[in-house]
Amino acid sequence: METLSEAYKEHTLHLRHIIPLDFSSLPSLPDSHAWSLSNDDYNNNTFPFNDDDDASSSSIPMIDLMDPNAMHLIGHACETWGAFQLKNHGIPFGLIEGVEQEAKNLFSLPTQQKLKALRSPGAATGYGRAQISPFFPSFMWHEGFTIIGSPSHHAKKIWPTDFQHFCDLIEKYEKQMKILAERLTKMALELLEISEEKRKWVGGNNISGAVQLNFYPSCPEPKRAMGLAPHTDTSLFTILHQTQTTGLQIFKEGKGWVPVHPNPNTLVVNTGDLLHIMSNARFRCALHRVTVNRSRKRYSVAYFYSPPIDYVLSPLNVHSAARFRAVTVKEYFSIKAKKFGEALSLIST
Ligand SMILES: C=C1C[C@]23C[C@@]1(O)CC[C@H]2[C@@]12CCC[C@@](C)(C(=O)O1)[C@H]2[C@@H]3C(=O)O
Ligand SMILES: O=C(O)CCC(=O)C(=O)O
Ligand SMILES: [Fe+2]
Repeated sequence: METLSEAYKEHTLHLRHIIPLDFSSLPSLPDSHAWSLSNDDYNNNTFPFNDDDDASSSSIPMIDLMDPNAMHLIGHACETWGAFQLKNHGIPFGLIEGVEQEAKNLFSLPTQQKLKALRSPGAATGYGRAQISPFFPSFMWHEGFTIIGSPSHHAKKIWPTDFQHFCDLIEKYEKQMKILAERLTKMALELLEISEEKRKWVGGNNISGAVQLNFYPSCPEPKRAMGLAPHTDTSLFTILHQTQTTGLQIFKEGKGWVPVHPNPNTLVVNTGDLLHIMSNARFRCALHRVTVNRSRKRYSVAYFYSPPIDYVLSPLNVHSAARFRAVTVKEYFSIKAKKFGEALSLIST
């Protein structure tokens, strides 16, 4: 079965954009990882001031999935923010805690052991920097581990005799996340009045899913560093578990970078480019980034949910002219991998 990995095959990254820095015991910020207002113009004069986050500023809506009105609240959140926090989501707390612990174990391994699972150039899965690294002038204060389908290939390289526990937990997590993503997708497609025919794939076995474990080490100069640079996700929906450490911010016109404060038992959901395309731009795709902290490490686990790789995305069933040409999921992922921020405009009509 073709997976998202196919879309990255013709997009070979240089090793410097794959191998992360060894962050352990760095007394100061290397120049290669320094971000300043002069070398980036995507910060809108609100460069990462994580320690000064204003807790009183409004943030993305909190939605209870048990609320009878959940579908409409989700629709409104997708239209206004492209993101919301979700409680009573049905994912067992123990499972989330287990995956968080696996991420902590993985990233605390010695560098040489993590490098055994290094992502290959032209591949999507394994250990390394974020795929978006080449599009920015400085490196990010981040390590990632990407999983598409079974994690066993890479897990066996790291833990030759002891990989089973990690694989079992991740596979359980993927299954549960898929179910939750399907619930959200059904609601979104209903709001968009997408035809039965075009909804048939939801609940099937060949959807495109990926899990990303993220690690943001503590940083000697957090105000000059960037955890994850501003980006929109390529997915339909991304479901994120973040540890109890601030860092995630969402960009909102008129407000700037708005922090998403961690809440226990709550997942963060954001809409990605694919839902933006499918909804003919009615639903936003949230621009977000991650800042880092001086003394606290931060971890997150993202689940990216997208239709099958050969599904044709076309803003049908809309009452206004289509703003995007029809593209397959695979084609769009491949455009995004090569052109990043220009991808949406490249398919605009
Ligand atoms: C499904 C995917 C989304 C992602 C690319 C990927 O194939 C696997 C890694 C994902 C990730 C995680 C960190 C941020 C991001 C922008 C990146 O560089 O890699 C996303 C990608 C994405 O949404 O395009
Ligand atoms: O770590 C976070 O809070 C966000 C991670 C993220 O944006 C991603 O994995 O795409
Ligand atoms: Fe993201």
